[in-house]
Amino acid sequence: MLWRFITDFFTYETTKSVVVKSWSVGIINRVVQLLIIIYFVCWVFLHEKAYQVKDSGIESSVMTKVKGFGYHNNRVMDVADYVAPTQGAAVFCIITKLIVTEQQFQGLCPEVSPFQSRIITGACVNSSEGGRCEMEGWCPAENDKVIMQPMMEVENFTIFIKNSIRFPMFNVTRGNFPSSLNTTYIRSCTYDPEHNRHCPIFKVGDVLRYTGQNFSTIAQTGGEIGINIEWECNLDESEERCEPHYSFTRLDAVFQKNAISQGYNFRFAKYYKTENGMENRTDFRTLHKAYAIRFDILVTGLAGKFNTVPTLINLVAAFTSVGLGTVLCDIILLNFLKGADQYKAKKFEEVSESQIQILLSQESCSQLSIKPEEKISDDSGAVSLCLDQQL
Ligand SMILES: Nc1ncnc2c1ncn2[C@@H]1O[C@H](COP(=O)(O)OP(=O)(O)OP(=O)(O)O)[C@@H](O)[C@H]1O
Repeated sequence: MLWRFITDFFTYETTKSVVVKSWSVGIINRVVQLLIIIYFVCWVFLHEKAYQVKDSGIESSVMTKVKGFGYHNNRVMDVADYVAPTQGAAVFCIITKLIVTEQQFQGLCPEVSPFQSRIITGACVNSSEGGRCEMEGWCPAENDKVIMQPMMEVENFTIFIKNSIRFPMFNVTRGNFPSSLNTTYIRSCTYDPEHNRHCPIFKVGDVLRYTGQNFSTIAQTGGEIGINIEWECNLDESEERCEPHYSFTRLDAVFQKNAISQGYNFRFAKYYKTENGMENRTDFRTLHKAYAIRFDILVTGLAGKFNTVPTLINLVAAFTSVGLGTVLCDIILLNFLKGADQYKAKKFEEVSESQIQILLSQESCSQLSIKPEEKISDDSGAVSLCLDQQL
């Protein structure tokens, strides 16, 4: 028993092939194999670089700074007036239009817009616009229906973007502009995808133009612009060639055709105290409703470097896939070609149950002293064979 197991174990099985000498199937087979090889070489290996190990877990830090002066409501506005928040984060707003309600005190007054969320006292009062509900809160109430010209100079403002990234898998660190850039150049350059792609200073008007937006419309209503910094790095080449690519989109484009909320705005207030005596000083505030262009700097990255593991896996996949041509050829050969039945007969050897039973009983051949390779027929006509080795 043990000996039989050992001899069974140390055997080698190989598939029996049928060689079909047909021009048509032969050509189809070779063409399919060629297409599979071209697909793996050109697309999988050269285009998709399947021989590389990839790292998309990019670590990134973004710093921004805006510069420029503008006029709004007869006042000169500088960066501290129109950028929020002021820290220079990856998400920041440039205010284009402000509706200012000055000297608001806590008290009772007529509401201006019935849609604003106020605490209504239930009383009716006369106002310059006629009868109104009385409200309790910061008075006078804000009137955001006033026509206000946006600050048109925003178009010429510049945004400085400083982005450093790291691919942790390869420990590669890069910055979005070369260390060789000097102050004179950085102060005078503006980004241009063709002539000045290393310049980290972006003109607001240019950014809006790249997204296909009209400046006067977005300045009126506000909006959200995405600046995408994409790092696609082939680290088999020099690290110096690992450079950012910028693309620009309007992120809130889907809402532009809406009847409501077409742009972007927010409110903030500056709080003061009156001067009447040290003890009973009263709080008052200036409320601002700000329409702003909100910029989101989004950083994405993918780095790849040669590695033996993906190379071997994809090579094996490629060689295995070359064999797929036979599946298609078999379908044609066994169904659509002249003499398909004969091919079928050659390819599939049919064995009936009775034959199997006879073959399974061959162990007893030796006991019955039937010679190896000797053919015996039974009553049903099935021909069986005594093999010289056990099944
Ligand atoms: N939005 C911008 N437009 C044009 N140049 C800018 C802008 N932001 C910064 N810079 C210039 O880029 C360089 C680097 O800016 P950084 O903020 O690191 O230095 P800084 O000397 O503190 O800048 P600042 O001129 O604001 O004092 C500086 O020369 C700065 O003037």
